[in-house]
Amino acid sequence: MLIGVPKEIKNHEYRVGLTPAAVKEFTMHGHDVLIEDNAGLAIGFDNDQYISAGASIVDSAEEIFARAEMIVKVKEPQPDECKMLREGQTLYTYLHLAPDPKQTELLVASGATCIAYETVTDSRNGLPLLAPMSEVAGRMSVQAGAHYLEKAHGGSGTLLGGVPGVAPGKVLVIGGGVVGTNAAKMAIGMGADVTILDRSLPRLRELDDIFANQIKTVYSTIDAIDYYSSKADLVIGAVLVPGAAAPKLLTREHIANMKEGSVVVDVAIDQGGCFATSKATTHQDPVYVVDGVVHYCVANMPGGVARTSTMALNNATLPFGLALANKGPMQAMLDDPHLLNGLNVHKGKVTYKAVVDALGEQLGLEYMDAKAAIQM
Ligand SMILES: NC(=O)C1=CN([C@@H]2O[C@H](COP(=O)(O)OP(=O)(O)OC[C@H]3O[C@@H](n4cnc5c(N)ncnc54)[C@H](O)[C@@H]3O)[C@@H](O)[C@H]2O)C=CC1
Ligand SMILES: CC(=O)C(=O)O
Ligand SMILES: [Mg+2]
Repeated sequence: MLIGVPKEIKNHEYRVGLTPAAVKEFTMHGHDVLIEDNAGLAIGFDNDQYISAGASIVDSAEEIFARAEMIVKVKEPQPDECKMLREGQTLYTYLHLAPDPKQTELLVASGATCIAYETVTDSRNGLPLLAPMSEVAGRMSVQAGAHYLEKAHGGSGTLLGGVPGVAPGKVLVIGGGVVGTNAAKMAIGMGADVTILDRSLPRLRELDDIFANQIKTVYSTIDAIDYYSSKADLVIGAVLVPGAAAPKLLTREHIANMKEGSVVVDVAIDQGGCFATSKATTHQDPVYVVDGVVHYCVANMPGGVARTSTMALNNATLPFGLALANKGPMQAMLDDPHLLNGLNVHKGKVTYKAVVDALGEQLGLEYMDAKAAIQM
């Protein structure tokens, strides 16, 4: 198969779809790989390393999209990229369609086969291609929160760890999955006072087993959110209903009731955000203030530590990517229901139910079962 990797074009996005090590795996399996000129240079993967791994360097994204049978990326395709996709071509990347009607329309119009990393599943009810970036974003969320709690960055001037004689800052994590667990690890490491809310009791039990008395676990009710958000110095939004738009758990009133100079980090912003006042920001301009509360809502947080993130992402995407290339996308998806769960759009049909639930009425979309779609 001919695989193409364009340079990422989202704001301050330096990750790249394939590392040189991953390229070597593809070329050793007999595939050809095209890499856009300097696609990985910013994170220390130069053209020579890709050439040594067996890739060819190509001057433009246009040429990659025109020639490749499968496009491997990191972020959702930007409008100019969507317009270059075509029927018969496979796109393998993050999509996050439910909160993004424009991209959904463009992918439907393209006719391409679009597999979303974030909805591929595994046998333990996990999301194996989202997990590595959730680990990164969860760990970064506390780092970002601590930074913006500093006075000079708009915060209340609170040190999360406190010092002997002064109580630590209070961190509220809403959603105790991969992001939430990794946020908790960092916050505990800094010495903060950590509370995790989740609406899954089994998950709260697991968290209690992992962290014991280093955290408080609380069942996620409106009351709990009212109480803990009003006391918090830092709130981290880490909920997910797979593929769907995030539920708005903090209202405008919650934000107004928070302490002046507290910070909210809405990691779930890539699914539309779980705070009513959230709007996506960029690494270049990451924060804004509502009712005295600093909001950090960067939709591609792992892009900030692009080298670590690219390697972590490739560890997870490689086995599925190889299956897509070795067997051909349709056979690979027929053979593996977990990979099939990643299919969101195929030949103009939306094949992921939560996307149709979010956008069907607005865009006039009808849901089609993924297996039926690839067999049509
Ligand atoms: N902004 C960014 O750069 C990044 C964002 N993300 C996003 O972070 C979010 C979380 O991802 P993961 O931790 O991997 O998901 P996950 O599926 O591991 O965890 C989500 C947790 O939220 C809980 N939950 C769902 N509804 C809830 C509610 N109403 N109240 C309390 N808890 C609730 C679930 O029970 C689950 O434990 C996703 O939207 C993901 O796309 C992930 C990586 C990077
Ligand atoms: C998960 C995601 O969207 C990201 O890593 O940018
Ligand atoms: Mg206030």
